[in-house]
Amino acid sequence: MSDFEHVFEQPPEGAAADWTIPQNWGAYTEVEHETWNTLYARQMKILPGRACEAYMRGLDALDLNTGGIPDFEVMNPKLQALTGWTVVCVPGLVPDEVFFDHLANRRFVSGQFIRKPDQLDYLQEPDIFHDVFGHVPMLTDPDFAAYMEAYGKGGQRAQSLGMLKNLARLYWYTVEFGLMKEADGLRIYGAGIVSSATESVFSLEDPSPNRLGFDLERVMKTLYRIDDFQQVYFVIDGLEPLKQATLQDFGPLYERLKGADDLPIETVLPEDVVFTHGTQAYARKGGRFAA
Ligand SMILES: C[C@H](O)[C@H](O)[C@H]1CNc2nc(N)[nH]c(=O)c2N1
Ligand SMILES: N[C@@H](Cc1ccccc1)C(=O)O
Ligand SMILES: [Fe+2]
Repeated sequence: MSDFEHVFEQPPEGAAADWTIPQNWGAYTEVEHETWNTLYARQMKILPGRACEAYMRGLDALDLNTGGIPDFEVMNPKLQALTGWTVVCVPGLVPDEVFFDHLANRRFVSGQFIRKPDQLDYLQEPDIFHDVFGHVPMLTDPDFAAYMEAYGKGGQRAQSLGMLKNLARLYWYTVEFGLMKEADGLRIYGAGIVSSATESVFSLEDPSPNRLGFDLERVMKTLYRIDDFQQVYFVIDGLEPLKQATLQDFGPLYERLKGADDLPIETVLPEDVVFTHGTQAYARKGGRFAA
């Protein structure tokens, strides 16, 4: 059994064989639309000057602020025209192979539900605000769009080789919690950060976490936490360099990783490019559970 409410082992009642369900946009309540509006307005006070240029451009191109939860029938044609991606609804977390199959076909899966008004700040499961506001703007960028498709194909391969644990770390430290170096400084592109009011500030400005240059093999060895702010963020030089770094055949890399130890979250190696050597004060105080 899982602790999550929206996790299933087979497509639940009403879901198609590929696990998708209709968005049923007309059924969202006023309160649910208001939740989207509140979260959107809050992030717009925080993200200019913090989110990367590609994200801000994508958000603008998709016009996700027309009042309430976006209707996929309106959003998808715009996204598809830009990069060929579409967004489909699923009932919750889907099995890895289902997730990868959608990505490999340029379909991003989104939760259909939105968080309750008393969960505005923290939620463990991905809802439609995280999935759409967090992920979809980046999918308008051609390099990121290609990277995500390649990740889906790479996921299928990693699964067959028993290397998913390592590949999942790449997803975590890029797609979910990635930072990018731009001309004016560090910027956010990770969906887990950009959809969180508190982590948007913490990830860039707090002295606690390490901020290290992205290195593919290093990232794939690094443990991560799912229950609190990250203790390390990895900084890419841009989306094109990220795509280039992951084009290579991961076969030899996987062979090396099989014999390698995992790296604890706080580790800073002599060869790391260090943007911030964090104090780790936040984590040591007990993080979000601190008194
Ligand atoms: C690494 C792994 O593929 C990842 O955890 C997947 C699993 N299933 C998912 N299912 C949904 N709906 N959304 C997700 O982000 C994921 N992530
Ligand atoms: N190049 C990787 C696939 C991949 C691409 C991009 C991101 C993640 C994985 C492989 O050979 O397996
Ligand atoms: Fe996500």
